[in-house]
Amino acid sequence: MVSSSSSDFKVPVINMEDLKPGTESWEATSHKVRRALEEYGFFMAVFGGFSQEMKKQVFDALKPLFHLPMETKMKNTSDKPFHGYQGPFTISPLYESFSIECAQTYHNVQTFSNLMWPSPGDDHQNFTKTIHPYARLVSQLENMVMKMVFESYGVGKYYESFHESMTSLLKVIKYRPPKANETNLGAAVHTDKPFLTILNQNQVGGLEVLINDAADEWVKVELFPSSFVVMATDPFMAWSNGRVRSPPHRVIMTGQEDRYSIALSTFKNGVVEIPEEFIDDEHPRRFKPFDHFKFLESFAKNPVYLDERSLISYCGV
Ligand SMILES: O=C(O)CCC(=O)C(=O)O
Ligand SMILES: [Fe+2]
Repeated sequence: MVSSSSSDFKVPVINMEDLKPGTESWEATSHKVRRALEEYGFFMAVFGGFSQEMKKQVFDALKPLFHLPMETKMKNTSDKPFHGYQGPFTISPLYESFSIECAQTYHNVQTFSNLMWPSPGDDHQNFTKTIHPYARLVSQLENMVMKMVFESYGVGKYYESFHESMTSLLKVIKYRPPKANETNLGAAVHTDKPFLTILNQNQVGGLEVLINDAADEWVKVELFPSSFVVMATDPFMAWSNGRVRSPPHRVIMTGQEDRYSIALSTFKNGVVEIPEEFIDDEHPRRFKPFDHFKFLESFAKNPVYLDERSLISYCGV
């Protein structure tokens, strides 16, 4: 049994509402975003348009999906690692997830729903009509965070071409409560392998982030209404030549209710390269350029380390 811990630390909260590129408030927020990602590797973004009602509809729409027979679930496949239906693993028996690529495109969500519910009914409709707008909204937030980070570092000129080569993955996740004598660890301690991850969770909670490596200090993430967790990853850390922190996190189940979460992540099609602006005598290069999906494949074949050591051993200098 892993005991859940908490500290007095307050997760940084950044208001991302009503900001227009080029304004003073945009610029001030960009610096806050960058500093939060450097210092903690994550923050809570308040982002309009995600009402409590929408949140309830989104999480309610997920439930019937996980009740489908295993043979239907298994139809959610992909040739990319960690995409497609994944679930219950020996080390995380409580975990199950489905993935939809580029869910901000209506057609992709509909194709997924058609696959899961070949004879459309309410479940099919509720899923498509809530998950698609959700993915669009979170993609807007993702776009904003990325643009802000590039600008705040003074490498805004690379943003458009970098972002154009990104692709997204929406993961909907369920954790069932543990049975007697079963682990309560929903997701083992890890750092993320996409480029950026934006998370939300239902009222059950359970996401914990390590905020102080030396002191083994964990913080429980409790989301405000209209807010999302924005989290940096190992590839993001590498791109910034080590400036951004990739925070270790885990999910701990308490109580007897199912937990649902949604993670929208991005990946780079092609090579992640450190901008030359990040490398100088004081900051020597820490990572060689690497192909994001090739790294993912290598990690999937040999996941010895769940933390940043996997990327360091893959392309660290
Ligand atoms: O369920 C969560 O809140 C976290 C999921 C997670 O860490 C992941 O998918 O990488
Ligand atoms: Fe994660």
